[in-house]
Amino acid sequence: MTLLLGVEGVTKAYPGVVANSDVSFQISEGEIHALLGENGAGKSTLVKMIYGLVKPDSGRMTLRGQPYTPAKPAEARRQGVAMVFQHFSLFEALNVAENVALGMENPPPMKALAGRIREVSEEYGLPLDPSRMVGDLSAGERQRVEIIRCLLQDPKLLIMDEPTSVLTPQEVEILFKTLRQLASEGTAILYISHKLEEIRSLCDEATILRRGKVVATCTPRDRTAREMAELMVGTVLTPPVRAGRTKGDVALEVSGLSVASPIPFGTALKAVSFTVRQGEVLGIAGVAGNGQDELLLALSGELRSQPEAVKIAGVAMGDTGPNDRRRAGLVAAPEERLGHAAAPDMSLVENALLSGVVRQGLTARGFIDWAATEAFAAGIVKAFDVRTPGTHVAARALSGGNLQKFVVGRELSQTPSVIVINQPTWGVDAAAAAAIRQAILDRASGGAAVVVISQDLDELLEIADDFAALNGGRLTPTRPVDGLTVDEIGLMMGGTHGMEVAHHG
Ligand SMILES: Nc1ncnc2c1ncn2[C@@H]1O[C@H](COP(=O)(O)OP(=O)(O)OP(=O)(O)O)[C@@H](O)[C@H]1O
Repeated sequence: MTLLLGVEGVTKAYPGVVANSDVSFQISEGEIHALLGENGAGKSTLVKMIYGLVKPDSGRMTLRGQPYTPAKPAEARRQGVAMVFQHFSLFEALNVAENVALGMENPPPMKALAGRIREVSEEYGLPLDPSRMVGDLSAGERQRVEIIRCLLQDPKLLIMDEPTSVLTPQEVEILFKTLRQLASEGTAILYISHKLEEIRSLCDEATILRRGKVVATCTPRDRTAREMAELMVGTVLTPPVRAGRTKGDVALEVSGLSVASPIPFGTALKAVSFTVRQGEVLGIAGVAGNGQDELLLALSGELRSQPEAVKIAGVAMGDTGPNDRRRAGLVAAPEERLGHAAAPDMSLVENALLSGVVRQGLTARGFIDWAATEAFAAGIVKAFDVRTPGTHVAARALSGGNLQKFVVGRELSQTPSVIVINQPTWGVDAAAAAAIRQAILDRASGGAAVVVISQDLDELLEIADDFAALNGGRLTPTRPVDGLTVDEIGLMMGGTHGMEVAHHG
C-alpha cells in the first residue's frame, strides 16, 4: 500500500508534562489505523498536530512524501486531512445544509449544496435530510452532518475522535460500514477509541501510546481486547466484581416527574417514575438527547419540579435546590465535564470545593478551610488515579478522561446515600473505567442507591441490577438486567432511529 502520512520523532510538551515524546508512526492509503492509549497518553495532542491545531516542538511529518506542516486546520483540510470531533460544532437553529456551508471555504449555492449532501449521504449509507433543523436531530444524526461535511471535501485522511460514544449499537454497525467503504476507496482513517472490541472489528493496525511514547504496535484482529488494554496500561487487569448486596429501603422515589427542558432544543420529561432502593443500581439507557440531561438536572435540584415528584429517603424534595439535596445525601455528576461539572479555569482544589463544600465540611466559621479542601482534592486524585502534575492545575489542562475521573471521584468521595451519574466513564480508558465501575459498585454495597445514566450498554449490563430506557423524555418500565439481551435493549432505546433504510443495495 502507498504511504500516506508519516510522523517522525514528533515531540510536544506542556508545562509539567510531555504530551508526545518522539512519536513515530505511519498510515497508508486505505488503512484504518487505531490510536490507543490510557487517558492522558497523548492521543488528542497527536491528532491535533496532524490537523494543524497544535504545533509540534520538534520532529517532522510528511503527507504523500512531501513535508507536511499545517499551521491551521484550514491548511490541513486543503491538503486532504479532515477531522470529526467528539463534540460537534453545529448551530442548532440552522438546518443541515446551512451548517455544512458554514464549515466550507467556498460553499456552493444552497440548492446545489443540498443536492450534493443528498448524493453523498446516499452513496455512503448515511441518510440525512439537508433541510432539517440540526436542533431536531439525534446525536447520531448530528454526527452524520459532521461526517458528510468532511466527505464533501474528499478527504485522503479522516480523523475520528471517539465517534461511537453517541451511537446505538445499530448505528455503530452502519458507521463502520461507511468507514470500511471509504477505506476500500483509498481514504485512510485514523481512529481514536477506548472501545477495544470495536477496534478489533474495524481497524487494520494500531499504535499504542503510554505517557506520550509509542510503546507498541499491533494488528487488533490478532489480539484480544484484554491484551490490548494490558499493552496500554502495562499491567494485568481485573474486571469489576459485584459483591453480594442486600437491598434496603427505598432511597429515591420519582413519581410522575414532568418538567419542561431548560435547554434549547431539549427534551421535556414526561411522567417519569421509578424507585431505587439502598444497595441497588438502576441503569438508564438512551440515545443522547432523549431527556438524560434533563433527568440529571431534575434529580440534582438544578431543575425544580413538584415537591412530591422527587423524594429522597421519603422526604418530598422536588422543589428544593442542589445544596438541600446534597445535605439530604444526594450527589450528582453531570455528563458535561467542562463548564457544568467543573469550572475550566479553576484549579482542581477550587473545583473540589464547588461540590464538596456542603458535605465535606470545607468551611469553618464562614471561611473556606483551604487546607481541608486541598486534602480533599489530593485524596480524589490519589484514589481515582487522576494523572495531573498537581491539584493546583486548572481543570481545562487535564486530558478528557482524567478530568472525568476527577469529577466522578469528587462525587463518590462524599459518602452519599443517593448517587446520580450521567455517563460515568465517558472517554475514560478501559482500566480507569473498570476502577470507576468498581467504585460505584462498592458504594452500592455500602448501601447507596445509584442511578447510572449511560449510553454504554456494556457498562449498564455490567453494573446495573435493573434497567430502563429514556425515549423522547419518557422512561420505559424498569426491567431486571438478568436475561436482557443487547437487541432487546436497543429496541427499548428506540431501535435504529430511522436507520433501517441505510446500506440497501
Ligand atoms: N492545553 C494543554 N495544556 C496543558 N496540558 C495539556 C494540554 N492539553 C493536553 N495536556 C496534557 O497533555 C497530556 C496528554 O493529553 P491528551 O489530551 O493528548 O491525552 P489523550 O490520550 O487524548 O487522553 P484522553 O483519552 O483522556 O482524551 C495530558 O497529561 C494532558 O494533561
